[in-house]
Amino acid sequence: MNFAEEVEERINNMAKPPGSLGIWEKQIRKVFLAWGHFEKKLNPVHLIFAADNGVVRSGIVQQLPEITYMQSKHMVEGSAAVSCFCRCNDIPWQVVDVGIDHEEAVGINYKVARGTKDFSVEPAMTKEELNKALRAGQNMVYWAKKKGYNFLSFGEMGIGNTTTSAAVLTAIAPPNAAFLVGYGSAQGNYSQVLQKREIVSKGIKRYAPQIHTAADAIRYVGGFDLAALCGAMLACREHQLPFYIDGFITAVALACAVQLNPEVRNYSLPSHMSRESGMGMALRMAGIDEYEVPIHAEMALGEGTGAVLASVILRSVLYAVTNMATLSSINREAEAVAQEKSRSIINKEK
Ligand SMILES: O=C(O)c1ccc[n+]([C@@H]2O[C@H](COP(=O)([O-])O)[C@@H](O)[C@H]2O)c1
Ligand SMILES: Cc1cc2nc[nH]c2cc1C
Repeated sequence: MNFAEEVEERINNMAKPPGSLGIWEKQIRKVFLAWGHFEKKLNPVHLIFAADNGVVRSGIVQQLPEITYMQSKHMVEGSAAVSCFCRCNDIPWQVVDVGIDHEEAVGINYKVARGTKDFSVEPAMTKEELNKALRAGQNMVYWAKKKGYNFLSFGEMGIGNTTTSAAVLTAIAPPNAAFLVGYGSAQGNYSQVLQKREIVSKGIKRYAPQIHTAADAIRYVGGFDLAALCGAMLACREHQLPFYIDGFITAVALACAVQLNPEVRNYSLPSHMSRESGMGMALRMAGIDEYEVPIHAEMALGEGTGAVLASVILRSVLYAVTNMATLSSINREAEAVAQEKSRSIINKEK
Protein backbone atom coordinates (compact mmCIF):
# COMPACT_ATOMS: atom_id res chain seq x y z
CA MET A 1 0.00 0.00 0.00
CA ASN A 2 1.46 3.41 -0.90
CA PHE A 3 1.15 6.38 1.45
CA ALA A 4 -1.81 7.95 -0.40
CA GLU A 5 -3.71 4.64 -0.01
CA GLU A 6 -2.76 4.49 3.69
CA VAL A 7 -4.16 8.00 4.16
CA GLU A 8 -7.37 6.98 2.41
CA GLU A 9 -7.73 3.92 4.61
CA ARG A 10 -6.99 5.85 7.79
CA ILE A 11 -9.62 8.51 7.04
CA ASN A 12 -12.23 6.11 5.71
CA ASN A 13 -11.78 3.92 8.77
CA MET A 14 -12.77 6.64 11.25
CA ALA A 15 -15.94 5.74 13.18
CA LYS A 16 -18.25 8.07 11.27
CA PRO A 17 -20.26 7.99 8.07
CA PRO A 18 -17.90 8.31 5.07
CA GLY A 19 -17.13 11.92 4.12
CA SER A 20 -19.21 13.32 7.00
CA LEU A 21 -16.48 15.71 8.16
CA GLY A 22 -16.84 17.43 4.79
CA ILE A 23 -14.18 19.96 3.81
CA TRP A 24 -12.22 19.38 7.06
CA GLU A 25 -11.78 15.76 6.08
CA LYS A 26 -10.48 16.78 2.64
CA GLN A 27 -8.12 19.28 4.23
CA ILE A 28 -6.62 16.82 6.73
CA ARG A 29 -6.08 14.38 3.84
CA LYS A 30 -4.16 17.12 1.99
CA VAL A 31 -2.11 17.88 5.13
CA PHE A 32 -1.01 14.23 5.46
CA LEU A 33 -0.08 14.12 1.77
CA ALA A 34 1.88 17.37 2.13
CA TRP A 35 3.83 15.95 5.09
CA GLY A 36 4.32 12.64 3.29
CA HIS A 37 3.81 10.83 6.63
CA PHE A 38 1.37 10.76 9.56
CA GLU A 39 1.78 13.17 12.45
CA LYS A 40 -0.34 13.00 15.59
CA LYS A 41 -0.57 16.69 16.43
CA LEU A 42 -0.93 19.91 14.52
CA ASN A 43 1.82 22.18 15.80
CA PRO A 44 1.00 25.49 14.09
CA VAL A 45 2.63 28.90 14.07
CA HIS A 46 1.02 32.04 12.66
CA LEU A 47 3.15 34.51 10.65
CA ILE A 48 1.98 38.06 9.93
CA PHE A 49 3.88 40.13 7.36
CA ALA A 50 3.42 43.88 7.78
CA ALA A 51 4.32 46.70 5.40
CA ASP A 52 3.17 50.08 4.15
CA ASN A 53 2.12 50.91 0.61
CA GLY A 54 3.11 54.11 -1.20
CA VAL A 55 -0.08 54.04 -3.25
CA VAL A 56 -1.99 55.34 -0.19
CA ARG A 57 -0.65 58.78 -1.19
CA SER A 58 -3.05 58.63 -4.16
CA GLY A 59 -5.95 58.88 -1.72
CA ILE A 60 -7.28 55.34 -2.10
CA VAL A 61 -7.84 54.65 1.59
CA GLN A 62 -10.22 55.86 4.23
CA GLN A 63 -7.90 55.02 7.13
CA LEU A 64 -4.73 56.78 8.27
CA PRO A 65 -1.67 54.91 6.93
CA GLU A 66 -0.10 55.18 10.42
CA ILE A 67 -2.53 52.42 11.45
CA THR A 68 -0.15 49.87 9.86
CA TYR A 69 2.48 50.72 12.49
CA MET A 70 0.03 51.01 15.39
CA GLN A 71 -1.88 47.83 14.61
CA SER A 72 1.34 45.85 14.03
CA LYS A 73 2.50 46.93 17.50
CA HIS A 74 -0.85 45.79 18.90
CA MET A 75 -0.30 42.44 17.24
CA VAL A 76 3.09 42.06 18.93
CA GLU A 77 1.64 43.14 22.27
CA GLY A 78 -1.29 40.74 21.91
CA SER A 79 -4.17 43.23 21.70
CA ALA A 80 -5.07 42.88 18.00
CA ALA A 81 -7.85 40.52 16.91
CA VAL A 82 -5.42 37.97 15.50
CA SER A 83 -3.20 37.89 18.56
CA CYS A 84 -6.28 37.45 20.79
CA PHE A 85 -7.38 34.51 18.62
CA CYS A 86 -3.86 33.04 18.82
CA ARG A 87 -3.46 33.52 22.59
CA CYS A 88 -6.94 32.18 23.33
CA ASN A 89 -6.05 28.99 21.44
CA ASP A 90 -2.38 28.57 22.41
CA ILE A 91 -1.11 29.23 18.89
CA PRO A 92 2.23 31.08 18.78
CA TRP A 93 2.52 34.04 16.41
CA GLN A 94 5.20 36.31 14.96
CA VAL A 95 4.87 39.74 13.39
CA VAL A 96 7.43 40.33 10.64
CA ASP A 97 8.17 43.92 9.63
CA VAL A 98 8.99 43.79 5.91
CA GLY A 99 8.41 47.50 5.29
CA ILE A 100 6.45 49.46 7.89
CA ASP A 101 6.87 53.20 7.41
CA HIS A 102 8.45 53.89 10.80
CA GLU A 103 12.06 54.21 11.91
CA GLU A 104 11.54 51.57 14.57
CA ALA A 105 11.03 47.96 13.44
CA VAL A 106 8.00 46.13 14.80
CA GLY A 107 8.44 42.44 15.67
CA ILE A 108 11.05 40.60 13.61
CA ASN A 109 13.08 43.08 11.59
CA TYR A 110 13.18 42.31 7.87
CA LYS A 111 12.34 45.91 6.93
CA VAL A 112 13.11 46.31 3.22
CA ALA A 113 12.28 50.02 3.12
CA ARG A 114 9.85 52.40 4.81
CA GLY A 115 6.98 51.38 2.55
CA THR A 116 6.88 50.93 -1.21
CA LYS A 117 6.75 53.75 -3.76
CA ASP A 118 3.38 54.95 -5.09
CA PHE A 119 2.84 52.68 -8.13
CA SER A 120 0.62 55.30 -9.76
CA VAL A 121 3.79 57.41 -10.10
CA GLU A 122 6.68 54.91 -10.28
CA PRO A 123 7.32 51.15 -9.84
CA ALA A 124 6.43 50.02 -6.32
CA MET A 125 9.88 48.54 -5.67
CA THR A 126 13.23 47.76 -7.24
CA LYS A 127 14.26 44.25 -8.21
CA GLU A 128 16.63 44.12 -5.21
CA GLU A 129 13.84 45.14 -2.87
CA LEU A 130 11.56 42.48 -4.34
CA ASN A 131 14.21 39.80 -3.76
CA LYS A 132 14.83 41.01 -0.21
CA ALA A 133 11.13 40.74 0.63
CA LEU A 134 10.79 37.30 -1.03
CA ARG A 135 13.80 36.12 1.02
CA ALA A 136 12.31 37.47 4.24
CA GLY A 137 9.30 35.20 3.73
CA GLN A 138 11.52 32.23 2.86
CA ASN A 139 13.71 32.79 5.93
CA MET A 140 10.70 32.86 8.23
CA VAL A 141 9.60 29.47 6.87
CA TYR A 142 13.12 28.02 7.39
CA TRP A 143 12.93 29.36 10.95
CA ALA A 144 9.53 27.72 11.53
CA LYS A 145 10.76 24.39 10.16
CA LYS A 146 13.86 24.49 12.38
CA LYS A 147 11.68 25.24 15.42
CA GLY A 148 9.66 22.08 14.74
CA TYR A 149 6.36 23.64 13.66
CA ASN A 150 4.54 21.38 11.24
CA PHE A 151 1.83 23.75 10.01
CA LEU A 152 1.76 27.45 9.14
CA SER A 153 -0.91 30.07 8.75
CA PHE A 154 -0.35 33.41 7.12
CA GLY A 155 -1.67 36.90 7.71
CA GLU A 156 -0.74 40.45 6.79
CA MET A 157 -1.14 44.04 7.90
CA GLY A 158 -0.81 47.05 5.63
CA ILE A 159 -3.10 49.95 4.95
CA GLY A 160 -3.61 50.13 1.17
CA ASN A 161 -2.85 46.47 0.54
CA THR A 162 -6.28 45.63 -0.92
CA THR A 163 -5.36 48.08 -3.73
CA THR A 164 -1.90 46.56 -4.32
CA SER A 165 -3.44 43.07 -4.18
CA ALA A 166 -6.18 44.00 -6.66
CA ALA A 167 -3.53 45.52 -8.93
CA VAL A 168 -1.34 42.41 -8.83
CA LEU A 169 -4.37 40.18 -9.40
CA THR A 170 -5.54 42.32 -12.31
CA ALA A 171 -2.05 42.05 -13.82
CA ILE A 172 -1.98 38.25 -13.67
CA ALA A 173 -5.70 37.60 -14.37
CA PRO A 174 -7.51 37.61 -17.72
CA PRO A 175 -7.72 41.10 -19.30
CA ASN A 176 -10.09 43.87 -18.17
CA ALA A 177 -10.50 42.47 -14.69
CA ALA A 178 -10.49 45.82 -12.86
CA PHE A 179 -13.74 44.72 -11.12
CA LEU A 180 -11.42 42.78 -8.80
CA VAL A 181 -10.96 45.98 -6.81
CA GLY A 182 -13.09 46.05 -3.64
CA TYR A 183 -13.92 48.09 -0.55
CA GLY A 184 -10.87 47.04 1.51
CA SER A 185 -11.29 48.49 4.99
CA ALA A 186 -13.73 51.16 3.72
CA GLN A 187 -16.90 49.06 3.56
CA GLY A 188 -19.64 50.74 1.48
CA ASN A 189 -17.48 53.63 0.22
CA TYR A 190 -18.27 53.09 -3.47
CA SER A 191 -16.72 56.33 -4.75
CA GLN A 192 -13.44 55.18 -3.20
CA VAL A 193 -13.76 51.86 -5.03
CA LEU A 194 -14.16 53.71 -8.34
CA GLN A 195 -11.06 55.74 -7.56
CA LYS A 196 -9.12 52.58 -6.67
CA ARG A 197 -10.24 50.98 -9.96
CA GLU A 198 -8.98 53.98 -11.90
CA ILE A 199 -5.59 53.86 -10.16
CA VAL A 200 -5.31 50.09 -10.75
CA SER A 201 -6.31 50.30 -14.44
CA LYS A 202 -3.86 53.12 -15.12
CA GLY A 203 -1.06 51.37 -13.22
CA ILE A 204 -1.52 48.11 -15.12
CA LYS A 205 -1.61 49.92 -18.45
CA ARG A 206 1.56 51.81 -17.61
CA TYR A 207 3.61 48.74 -16.61
CA ALA A 208 2.07 46.15 -18.97
CA PRO A 209 5.18 45.96 -21.20
CA GLN A 210 7.37 45.15 -18.15
CA ILE A 211 5.05 42.64 -16.44
CA HIS A 212 5.72 39.10 -17.71
CA THR A 213 5.54 37.06 -14.51
CA ALA A 214 3.74 37.18 -11.17
CA ALA A 215 7.02 38.37 -9.61
CA ASP A 216 7.07 41.32 -12.05
CA ALA A 217 3.48 42.13 -11.06
CA ILE A 218 4.45 42.29 -7.39
CA ARG A 219 7.48 44.39 -8.22
CA TYR A 220 5.61 47.01 -10.25
CA VAL A 221 2.25 47.30 -8.49
CA GLY A 222 2.45 45.10 -5.37
CA GLY A 223 3.76 45.39 -1.83
CA PHE A 224 6.51 44.00 0.41
CA ASP A 225 3.90 42.01 2.36
CA LEU A 226 2.73 40.32 -0.86
CA ALA A 227 6.33 39.56 -1.85
CA ALA A 228 7.19 38.10 1.57
CA LEU A 229 4.00 36.01 1.61
CA CYS A 230 4.76 34.71 -1.88
CA GLY A 231 8.35 33.82 -0.86
CA ALA A 232 7.07 32.08 2.27
CA MET A 233 4.56 30.00 0.29
CA LEU A 234 7.25 28.92 -2.19
CA ALA A 235 9.42 27.87 0.77
CA CYS A 236 6.54 25.87 2.28
CA ARG A 237 6.58 23.66 -0.81
CA GLU A 238 10.32 23.17 -0.43
CA HIS A 239 9.95 22.15 3.24
CA GLN A 240 6.73 20.12 2.86
CA LEU A 241 4.90 22.45 5.23
CA PRO A 242 1.17 22.76 4.62
CA PHE A 243 -0.35 26.19 5.33
CA TYR A 244 -3.57 28.17 5.58
CA ILE A 245 -4.06 31.32 3.59
CA ASP A 246 -6.40 33.94 5.03
CA GLY A 247 -8.34 36.55 3.02
CA PHE A 248 -7.92 38.49 -0.20
CA ILE A 249 -4.29 39.63 0.18
CA THR A 250 -2.93 36.19 1.09
CA ALA A 251 -5.05 34.63 -1.69
CA VAL A 252 -3.42 36.97 -4.23
CA ALA A 253 0.02 36.06 -2.84
CA LEU A 254 -0.92 32.39 -3.30
CA ALA A 255 -2.09 33.01 -6.88
CA CYS A 256 1.35 34.51 -7.57
CA ALA A 257 3.21 31.66 -5.86
CA VAL A 258 1.18 29.07 -7.80
CA GLN A 259 2.00 30.86 -11.07
CA LEU A 260 5.69 30.75 -10.15
CA ASN A 261 5.54 27.11 -9.02
CA PRO A 262 2.29 25.15 -9.53
CA GLU A 263 3.33 22.58 -6.88
CA VAL A 264 2.67 25.18 -4.15
CA ARG A 265 -0.98 24.27 -4.72
CA ASN A 266 -0.39 20.92 -2.98
CA TYR A 267 0.59 22.63 0.28
CA SER A 268 -2.01 25.40 0.43
CA LEU A 269 -5.41 25.33 2.14
CA PRO A 270 -8.12 28.00 1.97
CA SER A 271 -9.50 29.04 5.37
CA HIS A 272 -12.27 31.59 4.86
CA MET A 273 -14.08 33.35 2.05
CA SER A 274 -13.26 37.04 2.47
CA ARG A 275 -16.06 39.36 1.38
CA GLU A 276 -13.53 41.42 -0.64
CA SER A 277 -14.73 41.36 -4.25
CA GLY A 278 -11.62 39.82 -5.82
CA MET A 279 -11.51 36.86 -3.40
CA GLY A 280 -13.21 34.34 -5.71
CA MET A 281 -10.98 35.24 -8.65
CA ALA A 282 -7.81 35.16 -6.52
CA LEU A 283 -8.74 31.66 -5.33
CA ARG A 284 -9.54 30.50 -8.85
CA MET A 285 -6.20 31.82 -10.06
CA ALA A 286 -4.64 29.66 -7.32
CA GLY A 287 -6.65 26.65 -8.50
CA ILE A 288 -9.15 26.69 -5.61
CA ASP A 289 -12.94 26.74 -5.98
CA GLU A 290 -15.17 28.65 -3.58
CA TYR A 291 -16.91 25.47 -2.43
CA GLU A 292 -13.56 24.20 -1.10
CA VAL A 293 -13.44 27.05 1.45
CA PRO A 294 -14.56 25.89 4.92
CA ILE A 295 -15.51 29.18 6.61
CA HIS A 296 -18.00 31.57 4.98
CA ALA A 297 -18.49 34.26 7.60
CA GLU A 298 -18.38 37.58 5.69
CA MET A 299 -15.07 38.43 7.33
CA ALA A 300 -12.67 40.97 5.81
CA LEU A 301 -10.35 41.79 8.69
CA GLY A 302 -7.04 40.41 7.46
CA GLU A 303 -4.17 39.77 9.93
CA GLY A 304 -4.77 36.06 9.34
CA THR A 305 -7.83 36.01 11.60
CA GLY A 306 -9.72 33.50 9.44
CA ALA A 307 -6.61 31.35 9.02
CA VAL A 308 -6.09 31.09 12.78
CA LEU A 309 -9.75 30.17 13.39
CA ALA A 310 -9.49 27.45 10.75
CA SER A 311 -6.25 26.14 12.33
CA VAL A 312 -8.11 25.67 15.62
CA ILE A 313 -10.71 23.50 13.88
CA LEU A 314 -8.15 21.60 11.83
CA ARG A 315 -6.16 20.85 15.00
CA SER A 316 -9.34 19.34 16.50
CA VAL A 317 -9.91 17.27 13.35
CA LEU A 318 -6.38 15.85 13.47
CA TYR A 319 -6.87 15.06 17.17
CA ALA A 320 -9.99 13.14 16.18
CA VAL A 321 -8.21 11.27 13.37
CA THR A 322 -5.56 10.22 15.90
CA ASN A 323 -7.82 9.39 18.85
CA MET A 324 -11.21 8.36 17.47
CA ALA A 325 -12.45 4.78 17.43
CA THR A 326 -12.19 3.12 14.04
CA LEU A 327 -15.03 1.90 11.86
CA SER A 328 -13.60 -1.65 11.93
CA SER A 329 -13.51 -1.71 15.74
CA ILE A 330 -17.01 -0.26 16.03
CA ASN A 331 -18.28 -2.84 13.51
CA ARG A 332 -16.65 -5.64 15.53
CA GLU A 333 -18.23 -4.31 18.72
CA ALA A 334 -21.63 -3.93 17.03
CA GLU A 335 -21.40 -7.51 15.74
CA ALA A 336 -20.58 -8.79 19.25
CA VAL A 337 -23.56 -6.87 20.69
CA ALA A 338 -25.84 -8.27 17.94
CA GLN A 339 -24.64 -11.83 18.66
CA GLU A 340 -25.15 -11.32 22.40
CA LYS A 341 -28.69 -10.10 21.70
CA SER A 342 -29.64 -13.08 19.52
CA ARG A 343 -28.11 -15.47 22.10
CA SER A 344 -30.24 -14.00 24.88
CA ILE A 345 -33.39 -14.24 22.68
CA ILE A 346 -32.65 -17.94 22.02
CA ASN A 347 -32.03 -18.52 25.76
CA LYS A 348 -35.34 -16.85 26.62
CA GLU A 349 -37.21 -18.99 24.08
CA LYS A 350 -35.74 -22.12 25.72
O1 LIG B 1 -8.09 39.82 4.22
C1 LIG B 1 -8.95 40.46 3.60
O2 LIG B 1 -9.69 39.94 2.76
C2 LIG B 1 -9.07 41.95 3.88
C3 LIG B 1 -10.08 42.69 3.27
C4 LIG B 1 -10.18 44.04 3.58
C5 LIG B 1 -9.25 44.62 4.45
N1 LIG B 1 -8.26 43.89 5.01
C6 LIG B 1 -7.27 44.50 5.95
O3 LIG B 1 -7.40 45.93 5.88
C7 LIG B 1 -6.20 46.53 5.41
C8 LIG B 1 -6.32 46.87 3.94
O4 LIG B 1 -7.46 47.64 3.64
P1 LIG B 1 -7.28 48.95 2.75
O5 LIG B 1 -8.65 49.53 2.64
O6 LIG B 1 -6.34 49.83 3.53
O7 LIG B 1 -6.72 48.51 1.46
C9 LIG B 1 -5.10 45.51 5.61
O8 LIG B 1 -4.41 45.76 6.82
C10 LIG B 1 -5.81 44.17 5.61
O9 LIG B 1 -5.27 43.33 6.60
C11 LIG B 1 -8.17 42.55 4.74
C1 LIG C 1 -8.14 49.20 12.81
C2 LIG C 1 -7.66 48.32 11.67
C3 LIG C 1 -7.18 47.04 11.96
C4 LIG C 1 -6.73 46.23 10.91
N1 LIG C 1 -6.24 45.00 10.88
C5 LIG C 1 -5.95 44.69 9.64
N2 LIG C 1 -6.24 45.72 8.87
C6 LIG C 1 -6.74 46.72 9.62
C7 LIG C 1 -7.21 47.97 9.31
C8 LIG C 1 -7.68 48.79 10.33
C9 LIG C 1 -8.21 50.14 10.00
